[in-house]
Amino acid sequence: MIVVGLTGGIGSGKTTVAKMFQDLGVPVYNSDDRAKNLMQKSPELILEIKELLGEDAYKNSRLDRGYVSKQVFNNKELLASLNAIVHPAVRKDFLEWSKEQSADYVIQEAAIIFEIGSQDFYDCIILVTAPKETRIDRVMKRDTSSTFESIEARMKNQLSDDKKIEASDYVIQNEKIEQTKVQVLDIHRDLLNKI
Ligand SMILES: CC(C)(COP(=O)(O)OP(=O)(O)OC[C@H]1O[C@@H](n2cnc3c(N)ncnc32)[C@H](O)[C@@H]1O)[C@@H](O)C(=O)NCCC(=O)NCCS
Ligand SMILES: Nc1ncnc2c1ncn2[C@@H]1O[C@H](COP(=O)(O)OP(=O)(O)OP(=O)(O)O)[C@@H](O)[C@H]1O
Repeated sequence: MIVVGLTGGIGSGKTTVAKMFQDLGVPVYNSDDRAKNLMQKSPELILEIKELLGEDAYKNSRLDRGYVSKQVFNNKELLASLNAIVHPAVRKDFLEWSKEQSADYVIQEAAIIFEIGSQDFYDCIILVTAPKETRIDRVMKRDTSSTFESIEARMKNQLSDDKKIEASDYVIQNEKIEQTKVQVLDIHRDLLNKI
């Protein structure tokens, strides 16, 4: 089974593209969602996160995403430490999930692949891109409580598209949705031909 990494900067359209692959029958693992699930349920992770960020990281036993975001996206060292706690747990969870799949290929959607140096884990990588202004605009429309500054703070912790394009096997330019669908279908056919 081929393991495909699907990545892209904030608001590029990773989840939108992932859904298109899902509609073609491809199993997709969403790392952002699974990570938050693990951060909510795993006693070991909860302990480590509280040690790193303090008791305030959880409010009424729920991960306080606003608090955590403010802490880590303005402090590269803290973010690296949080990544180092969460990433191994997500990797383990993904491997367990992938063993249950029987498709020709599976996709792991992950916002950070190159940023944490995990690119060699994948047989190939699909990058989703869109202009920076479009991405900010999309996130602000989707998450009405987000601000320009909070989105920029996340962007500053992500590699530039130029660097990621060089290191990716496929690049999807996600602007007009109909054109995105065509690119997804082309990649799907190409991947099936490789199997
Ligand atoms: C800080 C948290 C709680 C914020 O939660 P929130 O629901 O607001 O955002 P969500 O997780 O859905 O991520 C949305 C986007 O933020 C950006 N982002 C999230 N984590 C990171 C990160 N570690 N580095 C850079 N950008 C990130 C990505 O563009 C991502 O697609 C959460 O993102 C988190 O815990 N991140 C650190 C753990 C991690 O690396 N998760 C990614 C999966 S391995
Ligand atoms: N081609 C497109 N045209 C118009 N809107 C789009 C397009 N692609 C995605 N969107 C919208 O933009 C927003 C961001 O897309 P999506 O959630 O797929 O991005 P993401 O990369 O997964 O985001 P994040 O990094 O925040 O997790 C969503 O509201 C989505 O519906």
